Amino acid sequence: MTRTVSSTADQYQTGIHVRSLCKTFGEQPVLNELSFSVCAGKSLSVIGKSGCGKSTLLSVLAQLQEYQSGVVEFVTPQGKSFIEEYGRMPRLSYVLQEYGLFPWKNARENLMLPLQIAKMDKERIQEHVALMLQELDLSGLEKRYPCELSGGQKQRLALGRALISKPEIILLDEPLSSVDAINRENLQNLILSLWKKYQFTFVLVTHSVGEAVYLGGNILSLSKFSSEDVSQYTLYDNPYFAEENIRDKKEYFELCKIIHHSLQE
Ligand SMILES: Nc1ncnc2c1ncn2[C@@H]1O[C@H](COP(=O)(O)OP(=O)(O)OP(=O)(O)O)[C@@H](O)[C@H]1O
Repeated sequence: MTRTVSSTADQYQTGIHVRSLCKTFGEQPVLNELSFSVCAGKSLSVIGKSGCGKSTLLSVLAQLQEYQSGVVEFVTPQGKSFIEEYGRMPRLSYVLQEYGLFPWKNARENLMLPLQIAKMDKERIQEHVALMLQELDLSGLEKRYPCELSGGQKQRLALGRALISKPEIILLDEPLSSVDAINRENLQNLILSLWKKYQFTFVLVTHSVGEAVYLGGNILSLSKFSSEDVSQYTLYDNPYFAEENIRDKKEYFELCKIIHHSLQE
């Protein structure tokens, strides 16, 4: 039997606009004159060498870090300020590299937490949690603590916890880095199927060019800030987003090669 649980009534889509963003830690510039947009309901992959500022960018988008100059704004599909239009910040979830699960709470309790914080009534919480466990293929494991779950199961749980409050934006910081190749492919497909269902806007940090191309509507290739007068990033349109069975297409291979090349510079 397929059960449906309606999304919260005040859920809307939002895009992200970043213009001339500059962020330093003390004297050290990390992000310099970054400009890009993610349209409402679309995705962006961020790729780049270790230390170039990918996680810093996510934490700026999540409003967890201050920045020195530039603009970060959330916009409705009609191009209006989300905050002015709806009188609130977009709901945003952030999935950290190391899952960010609470070790003292079991799978069910980890999933319940965002809904308890949102003061949802108990019956609806049970419904949402049951549905999410089913979608994550974790039914039967709800009483297990994170240390009793495999890497892939923990990652699915972390994704579910990020999604259960129906955020408008999800920020994913290398969410699949610690799982094996088969689990990784399954999780990539899980992200896409949840995205198709819930239509959130997402930004994904990854070290894998193939993953960046599979999961990013656009791709931002970031390099370390250098004092020479060169741009720190390149943006690519990606016609191969969410396309399966393209790995032997010449054009796909060319795009991957170009991105690889940009990472070496
Ligand atoms: N809180 C902080 N205080 C000072 N410097 C920081 C802080 N956080 C990050 N940095 C520095 O900013 C730079 C960018 O770090 P960041 O974590 O964003 O890189 P990254 O691209 O995500 O790296 P990785 O791929 O290894 O996770 C690094 O040089 C890092 O040392």
